Amino acid sequence: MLLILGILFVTCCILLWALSSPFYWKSKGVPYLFPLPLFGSYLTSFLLSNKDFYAKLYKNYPNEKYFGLHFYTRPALLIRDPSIMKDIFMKDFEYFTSNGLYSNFDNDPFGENLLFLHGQEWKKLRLKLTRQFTPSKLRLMNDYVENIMKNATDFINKSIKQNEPIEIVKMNTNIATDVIVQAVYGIETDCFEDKSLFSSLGMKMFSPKTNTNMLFGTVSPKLNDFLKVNIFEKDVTEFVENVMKDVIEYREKNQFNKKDFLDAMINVMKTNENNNKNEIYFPDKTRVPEYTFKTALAQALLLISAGSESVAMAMSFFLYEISLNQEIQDKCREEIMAVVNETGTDIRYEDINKLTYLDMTIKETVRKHPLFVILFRKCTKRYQFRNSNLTIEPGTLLLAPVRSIQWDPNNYPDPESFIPERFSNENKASIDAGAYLPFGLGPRTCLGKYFARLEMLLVISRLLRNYRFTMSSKTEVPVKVCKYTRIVTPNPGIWLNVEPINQF
Ligand code: HEM
Repeated sequence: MLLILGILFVTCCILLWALSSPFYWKSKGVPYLFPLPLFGSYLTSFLLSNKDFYAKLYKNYPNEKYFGLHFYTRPALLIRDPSIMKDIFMKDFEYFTSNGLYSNFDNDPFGENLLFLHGQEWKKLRLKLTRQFTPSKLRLMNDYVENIMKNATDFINKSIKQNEPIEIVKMNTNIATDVIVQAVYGIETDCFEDKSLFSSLGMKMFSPKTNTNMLFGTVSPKLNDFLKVNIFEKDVTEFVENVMKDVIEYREKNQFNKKDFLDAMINVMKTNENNNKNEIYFPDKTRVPEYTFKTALAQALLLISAGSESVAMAMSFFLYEISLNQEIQDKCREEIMAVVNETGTDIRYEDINKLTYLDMTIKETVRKHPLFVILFRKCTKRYQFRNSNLTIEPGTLLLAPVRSIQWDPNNYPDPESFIPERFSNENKASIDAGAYLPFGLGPRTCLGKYFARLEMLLVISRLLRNYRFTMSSKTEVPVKVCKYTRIVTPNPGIWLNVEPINQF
């Protein structure tokens, strides 16, 4: 019996291997890593963190602009050359409107979110959501941050009294979650409260299980459909859904609205221009959206997940780096205090362009610690590479190894060092746009990047105005990160000493 099972298993593996076009890259004359059955080039990915795995992959074929591999069972091309990166992400975007992410929108309440759409369906929704990130909407951040930083300050002062280092990843997650919940739902939450139902939301959304579920959708959309995989755990989706229903009901009963994202989505639902048309598909075969409650829920889930952990991790790496580099911290603080002394208030939206050094330091933080180690694009139309005979077929995945590119000495001399001056006016021209990808690139670039930048400038300027951050006996250098999350997440955390300065 065991023998029969063994033979069956080996036969299945060989069959799957044969179906995965193992000689795809050979037939195209592209240097490539020979794929294993089922795992393709990814067998060692289970032993290493994402960042170490891709760093190792990147080192293959160091003199090539790209090389072929197998993303499990699918042929994929890893791009090393910044100028090809720009072709794919920007100039020839129409061939790569998908990022390969997928979850079935009939089964999964998260499936219809912007990140998982492509083609005309994506374009239409992206345009509607972009309107939520105009300067007049971003200005609301002044109020969000002011309220939320009161709770954060109370928390920090309490911890200082107890003479304990502060675990800043959790602290920043609380701040970022409170900000995004307020921007999406218009409700004030306090994640520093022990009983807050929102405080662990972001972490749950980016759990290792979410990562595995997303992997399923990218490797095999059909298997995802068959197994009816949902990206988030049921309790996460239900929680966000219930909050949303309650807020909508309250607003309808009390005839009131706020200028938040939820209000905008309610308007999109009410004024849906597709309601009376019979079109089901756009000419590129993507679906004409119906903009129902389900569409709004999927976007709320996306914004909350995208807007909490990412900003929290970026702020944590920032505080970690300036604790290691005290002279950079002093310089940031001097710049902040010059603006505060001039205006007599905390930094506001209107002041952020005066914080050039702080801005450069944030840019260097996400250069050295990009939160997404890898980005994908999926070829949606047969594509011929510029100045080359290479063509690829629809369905082929393109991999942008963000971290490796941002750590490549050919793109950034002395890449391990933390040097904000790389982004000064004099130096920034030497940075190739195709080699700076913390927020992605081109029409699909991060929708919330100005929101994130503003939030970080307002939060960090308040923190540095009032506190000095230093290494503690518990700070690990270098930071250890979780192996199994999609966003680079310090694990178990980052503990820093925090001392008050001048305000009390
Ligand atoms: C430091 C913080 C952040 C980082 C590093 C970051 C990074 C990214 C990256 C790398 C992408 C993929 C881009 C691509 O494929 O080219 C992305 C997409 C996206 N991000 Fe962010 N993000 C951050 C904060 C935010 C915030 C605060 C929001 C919302 C308020 C947000 C909303 C989105 C959305 C909606 C997309 C999908 C865009 C699309 O597919 O059209 N992000 N982000």
